[in-house]
Amino acid sequence: MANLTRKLLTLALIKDGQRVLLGYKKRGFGEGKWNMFGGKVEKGETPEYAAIREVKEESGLEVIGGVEQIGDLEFTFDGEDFLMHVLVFQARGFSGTPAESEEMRPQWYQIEDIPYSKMWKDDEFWYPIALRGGKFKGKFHFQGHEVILNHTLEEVEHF
Ligand SMILES: CNc1ncnc2c1ncn2[C@@H]1O[C@H](COP(=O)(O)OP(=O)(O)OP(=O)(O)O)[C@@H](O)[C@H]1O
Repeated sequence: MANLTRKLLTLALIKDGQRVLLGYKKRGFGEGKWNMFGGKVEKGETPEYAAIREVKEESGLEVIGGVEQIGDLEFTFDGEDFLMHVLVFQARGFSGTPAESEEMRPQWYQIEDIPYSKMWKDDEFWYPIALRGGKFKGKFHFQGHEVILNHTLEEVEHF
């Protein structure tokens, strides 16, 4: 396989008791899907800083107490020459009220109502680990944006 261009991105879990905040992506990569908040790590930023910035930009919430890494995911797409390396974080706390942005429409979901059929297909594999407080590492190889050709996923103690 040719060398893949690696892109570093973030996702942030905002959990409040038995509910999680998801956003409906209005534009860009993953448009039309519900997802956690996140995006590209910009030059000079730490991934933690980028995660906190994206939560603020996309959901309107302020992260309080920083973020903790809970996941490490790699996504590749058949026939594409890039690899998306996504670091998943959990916000230790937050304040504010979710507000719609140009990119995302936030909405609280009870854990049992998470709309997996309208999300990236990998989500239903690793959300259950994340939602019970576990940490995980995984790789998912997609055909297009809807089919997973193969994947690996393991729970880990730390990164
Ligand atoms: C393939 N399976 C996947 N499963 C779950 N989540 C996935 C994902 N693949 C990408 N993601 C997330 O989708 C967002 C894209 O972000 P993306 O819009 O490209 O970045 P950013 O907000 O910087 O965009 P602009 O460049 O400002 O448009 C970013 O959170 C990234 O982690």
